[in-house]
Order: sequence, then structure tokens, then C-alpha cells
Amino acid sequence: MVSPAIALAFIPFVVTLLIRYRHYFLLFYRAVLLRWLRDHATGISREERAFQYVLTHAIPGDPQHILETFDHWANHREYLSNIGPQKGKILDRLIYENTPLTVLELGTYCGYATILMAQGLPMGARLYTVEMDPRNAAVAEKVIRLAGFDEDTVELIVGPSEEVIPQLREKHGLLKANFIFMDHWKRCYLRDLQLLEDHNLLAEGATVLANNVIFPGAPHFLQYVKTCGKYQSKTHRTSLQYFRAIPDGMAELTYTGLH
Ligand SMILES: C[S@@+](CC[C@H](N)C(=O)[O-])C[C@H]1O[C@@H](n2cnc3c(N)ncnc32)[C@H](O)[C@@H]1O
Repeated sequence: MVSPAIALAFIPFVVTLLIRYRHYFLLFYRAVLLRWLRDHATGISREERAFQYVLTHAIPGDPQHILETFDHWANHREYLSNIGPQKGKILDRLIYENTPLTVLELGTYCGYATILMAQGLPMGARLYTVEMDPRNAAVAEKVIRLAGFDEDTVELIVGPSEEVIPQLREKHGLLKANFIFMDHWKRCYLRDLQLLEDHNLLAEGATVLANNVIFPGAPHFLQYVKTCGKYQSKTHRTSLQYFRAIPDGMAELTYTGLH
């Protein structure tokens, strides 16, 4: 039995923890608890609820307005795992600077970053986006088509990246990617980068942008890109999507092919 005196001594420690990590607790509350409660109350997923809001508030065929409507929902209603406006600016600038003809996104979610990238692509470019959760993919498909992008511009592939990547060339006609946006589960980053290398799917000079390398973090991935000799890399320091108080970053790699 813990004596009341010892229990009292822990109170300042617990209060300090609560204050110090309050943004992470708030994130847990918004992203996990609230989501769970509302999923049960409404019987539909958070992503489907966000889509219904977008459908009734956004202008069809206007990708920018659709992005802003998602941002409004995520800021004022429920948290979403979209890349969000702050990191979106970095992604938008890199697409503009690189003018890639073939783009691969790993982790489509609701299609937010997909339409952000698609709206900046040069004529004739093609974007492949991979999502393993069929419910998220169903939402993304509707969002991408609502934004006005057809199958020739954006192809959504439903399946886990480890199964899809080896089939990209034969089944989907992707010869080499010039721009890769990695935004799926962080533990898959290293494995999938090596899969892309092994299947010779990275064009020389290709840009790889990896999200959330600080929070939740992808240490093995970062260690590999720094030591393998195949990439030049830098980190864009920013904050977690829709949570300015939580530091995060995106790693930008340039594939040199040398090792
Ligand atoms: C952070 S969200 C992606 C956000 C999206 N890129 C955006 O900014 O709009 C991560 C998504 O990756 C998907 N995912 C996770 N691991 C995956 C894998 N191995 N293959 C394909 N999709 C995956 C999840 O189902 C989830 O929808």
C-alpha cells in the first residue's frame, strides 16, 4: 500500500508531465478518443464524415477549395492525417520546382496530398497513389474525381505498398518515378525505399519526400539515407499537420544512384 505522503509527493511530477506534454495529450484525445467515440455514435468512419462535409461545402472541380474545406474540417471539427496547409506549401513548391512526369505517393488516405500534387503537375504527367485501407481508398477515389482528375492523370491503387511496388512496372506501366511522396506507416519507409531501389523504379535525380521523420519519426530510414551513399538529403523542419505546437519534419532526398 502506497502511503498518502508518497502519493502526494508524485503530484508535482504528474502535473509537470501533463503541462509539458499537453499538446501530445490533446493530439491523443482528438486523433484517437474523439474519433473512436464519433465512429461509434455515427456508424461511419471519420474520413467518410469529412468527405460528406467536403461534398456539401466545397466547389467541385476546384482542388484548392477542396483542400481549404478539408483544412477547415480538420481545424474546427475532427483531426485528420492529411499533410495539411503548412507542409502542403513545401510539397507544392517541390512539385513546382521539379516538374515531375511520374509521381508515386505511398499512403493516399483521403486524397488531400494527391490533389495538391495533381494540381501542380505539368501536362501529360501521371500520378500513382497507393492506399492499403479500402475504406480510405473509397473516400480518396471520390475526392480525386470530385477535384476533377481523371484516371489518366491520377491512378489510385488499392493494396499494401509491399505488394504493389513489385507490380508497378508490369501491372501499372510505371517505368521510373521522378517524384516519390512517402506518407504511409513510418516503419515501412526504409523497406519500401529499398524495394523501389531493388526494382529499379527510381529515376536518376528523383526526389523522395518523406513525411513525419521527426514525429512520430523514422530513425532507421534516416540512418540509411545518410550512410548508403545513394542520396543527398536535407530535412525541412516544420510542425505536425494541424498541430503547430508539435515539432515535425519532412526529409527531402535526391537519388544520385551512386554507392
Ligand atoms: C498519414 S496518412 C496519408 C496522408 C496523405 N498522404 C495526405 O497527406 O493526404 C497514411 C495512410 O497510409 C496508409 N498506409 C499505411 N501503410 C500503408 C502501406 N504499407 N501501403 C499502403 N498504404 C498504407 C494508411 O492506411 C493511411 O491511409
